[in-house]
Amino acid sequence: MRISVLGAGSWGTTMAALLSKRHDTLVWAREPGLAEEISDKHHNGLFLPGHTLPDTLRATGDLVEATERAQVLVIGIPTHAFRAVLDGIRDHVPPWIPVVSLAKGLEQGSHLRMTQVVEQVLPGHPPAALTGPNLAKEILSGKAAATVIATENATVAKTLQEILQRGLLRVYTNGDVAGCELGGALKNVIAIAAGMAEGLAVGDNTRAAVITRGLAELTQLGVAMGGRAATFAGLTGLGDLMATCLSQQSRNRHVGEELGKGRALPDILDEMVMVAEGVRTTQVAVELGDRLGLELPICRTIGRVLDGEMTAKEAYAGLRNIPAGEEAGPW
Ligand SMILES: NC(=O)C1=CN([C@@H]2O[C@H](COP(=O)(O)OP(=O)(O)OC[C@H]3O[C@@H](n4cnc5c(N)ncnc54)[C@H](O)[C@@H]3O)[C@@H](O)[C@H]2O)C=CC1
Ligand SMILES: O=C(CO)COP(=O)(O)O
Repeated sequence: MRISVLGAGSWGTTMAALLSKRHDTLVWAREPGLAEEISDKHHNGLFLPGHTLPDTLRATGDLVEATERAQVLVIGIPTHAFRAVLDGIRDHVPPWIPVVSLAKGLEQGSHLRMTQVVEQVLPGHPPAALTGPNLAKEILSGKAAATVIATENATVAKTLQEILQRGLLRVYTNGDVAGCELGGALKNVIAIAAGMAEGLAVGDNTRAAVITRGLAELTQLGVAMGGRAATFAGLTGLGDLMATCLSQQSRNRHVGEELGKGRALPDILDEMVMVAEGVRTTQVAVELGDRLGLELPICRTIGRVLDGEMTAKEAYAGLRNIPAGEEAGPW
């Protein structure tokens, strides 16, 4: 099987490395010199310093070359650039091949999920999302993980499951594409909140409360947008929420932790090479809450901190003032 992965960031490179052990895999790297570094030196010093990549993985700096050869196209581009990259390849994608999104976020402005962007830009190509508790560096280090391939067509799901499955990567299928993508996108907002708890040293009880009420909030919004409630209790919801909120490796949690220490968002983002999708997704979540008439207290509070309207300390003090009510979640 010829697989092309567009985007040689930490997750695109990791998936490409895994796939290259069983399939003829080519990864597209945008950064000058990175394709040569991956192909010849088996390193990606920019996004995965200290990790050795398999000799089987090849990279190119030519986007069209990577696209035209593919039998499966995997998109490892963050949401802010996802549509632009698809626009650039639309005339070169071989007919009918599946297009798998690795991205976790929602498009600003349109509020669309990435498989919906695929449907718009590349109609006729079965869209799928690979999502779950999958911190790239752990997977690249050979640690076991479970993930989900979400796509509506059961035959495509089975085929992609077979292609992606490896000994240490357990791939489940799920037909609730909206639920799976929304869980992956919205957990990043809650991870910023959980990171703030760490930075503020408010304690593990508070952190657990915010993560749990965060799950209720993302489930409420996700169900209002067409996801199934049960999906948010699975790998792509609760599972990914746990991985992202608890791991020192999470970029979103890192942003929250630094905000909790009192640092300014532009300074935090300036020193990061990698993307923290939750920063943009928070704004989309708040806009969706307005449109759907949902309270979403955690998302809105995080939005105010990111906008500089309040400090993380004020945010946590404010969350205490929200009336507690009955616990029953939206499920
Ligand atoms: N790193 C991880 O552990 C995981 C990441 N994800 C998701 O995968 C997506 C990609 O994340 P990472 O690989 O971690 O990001 P990264 O920050 O490591 O790499 C970003 C990639 O996107 C490319 N890119 C950035 N701006 C671009 C533009 N304007 N035009 C074209 N390409 C551009 C970069 O060249 C690079 O290849 C995100 O949506 C992230 O939430 C999902 C699961 C795990
Ligand atoms: O999605 C992820 C783990 O499943 C990666 O999270 P971060 O983008 O916060 O690093």
